[in-house]
Amino acid sequence: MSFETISKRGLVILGCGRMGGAILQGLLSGGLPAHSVHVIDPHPSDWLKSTNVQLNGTLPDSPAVVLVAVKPQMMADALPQLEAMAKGDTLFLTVAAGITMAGYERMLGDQTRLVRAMPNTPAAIGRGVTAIVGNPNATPEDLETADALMQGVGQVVRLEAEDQMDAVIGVSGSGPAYVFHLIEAMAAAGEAEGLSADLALQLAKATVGGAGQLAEDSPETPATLRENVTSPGGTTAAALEVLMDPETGLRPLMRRAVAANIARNRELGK
Ligand SMILES: NC(=O)C1=CN([C@@H]2O[C@H](COP(=O)(O)OP(=O)(O)OC[C@H]3O[C@@H](n4cnc5c(N)ncnc54)[C@H](O)[C@@H]3O)[C@@H](O)[C@H]2O)C=CC1
Ligand SMILES: O=C(O)[C@@H]1CCC=N1
Repeated sequence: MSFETISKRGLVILGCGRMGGAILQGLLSGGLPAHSVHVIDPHPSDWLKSTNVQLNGTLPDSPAVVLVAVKPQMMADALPQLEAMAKGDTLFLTVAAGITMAGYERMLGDQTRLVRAMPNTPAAIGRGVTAIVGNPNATPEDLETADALMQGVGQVVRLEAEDQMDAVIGVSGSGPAYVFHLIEAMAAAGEAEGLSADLALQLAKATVGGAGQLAEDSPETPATLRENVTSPGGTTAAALEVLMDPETGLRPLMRRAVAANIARNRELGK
């Protein structure tokens, strides 16, 4: 399905907060005409009001795509109003955590053409990474459409099975929050060692941003890049001894954090 078909038949966005807004921004700057977008959101942001999208108005009967971007807790209230569209020729593309294909099929009917997508907030600057997977009703063309829409905000990867989605949410969907916390923790350590708050934050942000870019761009593995910083017997080695402790280091801590994420995701799906 081309952008032309989407602009002709319309795109409905259910919930246009941080994530829906980031995706919409990517699509509008990619050339999707604003008048072809219909947003349902009881609390539209000022930015959303400043676009020329159709806000809380009449919806097309059979839009090309419905993008679902409400919180999982709102889903049961918000989604059933669109049930008729799921009986027709509309693709449902959802970015919500927690809710499984089976959950959507219970709300919309088991004929629904559905793609689950898990983006992350660097989408707001076109640097997101989104994993997608379709239900058995989703055609290869539907997956192409979802892929093309989500490429508006960064890279897209395809999953082999829905059960990989939990780990994706645990790693990349929520992952930016872990990285932001790493920035906070590095800055706090710098401050505790006598740097001003501003300087410590500038150093931490630039280090995480630069190292992230280097890890993405370099042909070397992260392990080699780490070793390149580490002189034998030097200062980095002393810090890594703490961070790489098999019992108390970052690896077991991250393992626990991702497991907690997945457990919560499964609770939300109930
Ligand atoms: N923020 C993130 O990092 C990511 C979020 N997601 C998923 O995106 C979805 C949205 O999350 P955010 O954008 O962060 O939340 P948000 O709170 O920024 O946006 C949700 C929007 O839904 C609107 N809304 C509330 N009730 C509604 C209703 N009955 N009908 C229509 N709209 C309604 C709210 O006014 C708000 O604008 C969630 O399901 C979340 O799991 C997925 C990946 C990453
Ligand atoms: O915290 C959440 O539930 C959502 C899902 C991925 C990122 N934020």
